[in-house]
Amino acid sequence: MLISIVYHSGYGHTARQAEAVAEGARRVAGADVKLTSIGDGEIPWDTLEASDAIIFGSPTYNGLISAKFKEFMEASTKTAWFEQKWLNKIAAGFTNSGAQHGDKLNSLVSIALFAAQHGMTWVNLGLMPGNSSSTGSVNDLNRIGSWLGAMAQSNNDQAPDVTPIKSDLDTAAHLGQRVAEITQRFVSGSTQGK
Ligand SMILES: Cc1cc2nc3c(=O)[nH]c(=O)nc-3n(C[C@H](O)[C@H](O)[C@H](O)COP(=O)(O)O)c2cc1C
Repeated sequence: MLISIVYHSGYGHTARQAEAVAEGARRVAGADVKLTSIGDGEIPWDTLEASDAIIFGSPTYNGLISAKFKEFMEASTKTAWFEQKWLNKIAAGFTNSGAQHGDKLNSLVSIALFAAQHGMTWVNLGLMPGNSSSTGSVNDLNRIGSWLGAMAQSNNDQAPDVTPIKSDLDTAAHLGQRVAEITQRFVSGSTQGK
């Protein structure tokens, strides 16, 4: 089972989140996980076509996905969308921003729509919101309280080795593991077709 993670990170914070997603996916036996950083060389379109799942990640810039991630989306129109090469593959998404909220839901919605346009099968985060009761804290899994995908928040004045915090990285790892587990079911259950 091949799981690709395609992400952009201008300053390294979303890259930490992407690595955590990969770490979570690798917990599942049989998962071959490939990380692609947009902007570091050519996009491996053949690897994406061969993947059973693609997890997309972008920082939130100006309340939406980054321009580099949008460039990737547009490039995929010719290389994958036109022939529906990603039809029925599993998809999921993650995003990271400087503000606690930062309008980052808009980034996940854009990624989910993009996956839908490719005919992909969206996997959500599958976690109850953390930090939402009197006994909650920022150390809770899903402390930001997303359903659509994994969210992280990185303090604007700190380097990626410090921020996003562990609970956000654990939330990202949860998404990676969940995608790998669902992909495994999907792949082993399929008998024909894409
Ligand atoms: C051009 C630009 C626009 C940004 N816009 C937002 C925003 O709309 N909301 C927000 O919360 N943070 C915003 N930020 C902060 C980034 O989301 C934050 O620094 C994030 O950790 C960057 O991830 P990266 O290191 O992977 O690039 C912006 C940063 C940049 C550079």
